[in-house]
Amino acid sequence: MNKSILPAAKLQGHISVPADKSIAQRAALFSLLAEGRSEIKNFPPAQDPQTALQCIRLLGAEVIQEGSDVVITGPGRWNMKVPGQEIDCGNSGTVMRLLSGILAGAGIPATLTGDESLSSRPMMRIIEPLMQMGAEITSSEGGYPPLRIERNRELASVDFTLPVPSAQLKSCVLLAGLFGSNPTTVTETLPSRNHTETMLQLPVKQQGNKKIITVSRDHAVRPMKLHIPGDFSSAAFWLVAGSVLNDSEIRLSGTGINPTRSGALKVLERMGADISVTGERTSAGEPVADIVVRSARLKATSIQAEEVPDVIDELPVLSVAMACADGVSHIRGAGELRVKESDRLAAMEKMLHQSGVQIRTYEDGLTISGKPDARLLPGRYLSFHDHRIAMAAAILALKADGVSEIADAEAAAVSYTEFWDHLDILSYR
Ligand SMILES: O=C(O)C1=C[C@@H](OP(=O)(O)O)[C@@H](O)[C@H](O)C1
Ligand SMILES: C=C(OP(=O)(O)O)C(=O)O
Repeated sequence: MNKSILPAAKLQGHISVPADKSIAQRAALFSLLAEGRSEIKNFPPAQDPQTALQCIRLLGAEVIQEGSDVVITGPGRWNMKVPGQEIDCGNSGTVMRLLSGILAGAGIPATLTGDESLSSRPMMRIIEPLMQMGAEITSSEGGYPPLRIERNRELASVDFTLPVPSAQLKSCVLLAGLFGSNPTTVTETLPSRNHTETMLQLPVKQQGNKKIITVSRDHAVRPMKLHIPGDFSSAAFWLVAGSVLNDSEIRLSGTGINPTRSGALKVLERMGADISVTGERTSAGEPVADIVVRSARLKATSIQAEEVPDVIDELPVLSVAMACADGVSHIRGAGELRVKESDRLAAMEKMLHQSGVQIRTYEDGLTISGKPDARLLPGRYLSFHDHRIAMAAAILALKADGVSEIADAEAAAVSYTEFWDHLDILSYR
């Protein structure tokens, strides 16, 4: 689907962003592990979370979905069934990496496949620690999907220090460790999103700058009752759009603001954004708030490696903010963006270049010379079938002085089914 985007004079209105994809996928997978009835409210219709539901069905979970209410009856960690077919993880790195940990831990033979994008994402990072624990896994040459997990005996425990700050890798090893008799520990020095340890209520120890999480088969996984908060990563598109368009004010209710996820708030505040966060509360262990963003004149900033895990999925849209900010901005230490649903550094370079913004790419980042006072050139943008790139292009297109086109715009539905409707609701021309 090609989408034409007209420039906007301003953005105004009130929306609730869709429920958090990371939490929804975990809610599905952890309900599979918990024996009995889990009740999940506000489960999102987006493609990745729906993929997670499909996958757990194949492993013996009963899933009843009525609108956004989902009831999952899990077989429990020791009673999952061997799937009668390949498990298609679609576009979701999270599902493939977390499910691999579960299947290897349980010793359930299965083949995990994915779409074209997922099939080119690196899996060696999970294969290595799982094999070190005793799992038998084969992949395409170089460690790419499909993954074949063989039946294996009980995995050994491992003390694993994350070589990359990846919540998917952390979660994969912890989930495999849930099946072992001896404790497995995962140590991280740069904090990545903590939904797995929070939702599974795993013991966490902080030692200086090291966080150590411990897990073993003795740790109970109980059925959950959960209302999934709004997805901060989806909110980030509006935080940037509301900042860079004049006369704008957008209210976002019920958005997750977990500090391991919401680094974009700090980055935008540093850039001079006018964002207020009110009504802070907790929903199922996750901090949630209402956010209001108003137009502001943004100034350039730098994002370095230490900050990258907190803003990892927001970097495409933050680079749009940088393109509209006064001065030269830098992103470094973000090489992980090259192995997401697309090579997001290359995609942003192409997009911003087309809009007339000066941009330089490095192996691990971008340097962007902002154009705060100029309308940008309209573009014919490729999404590279990547939801975050499609949506970042849409925000950029609002600032252009003509009509832009986005190819394969349907990719947005991987995380944000209502994105194009929300864009219409909020835009004034
Ligand atoms: O654990 C998760 O839910 C995620 C972790 C991050 O990936 P990495 O673990 O590869 O950094 C993030 O980019 C992805 O969107 C979701
Ligand atoms: C990288 C992402 O997701 P995943 O790794 O789960 O495909 C994302 O949603 O931006």
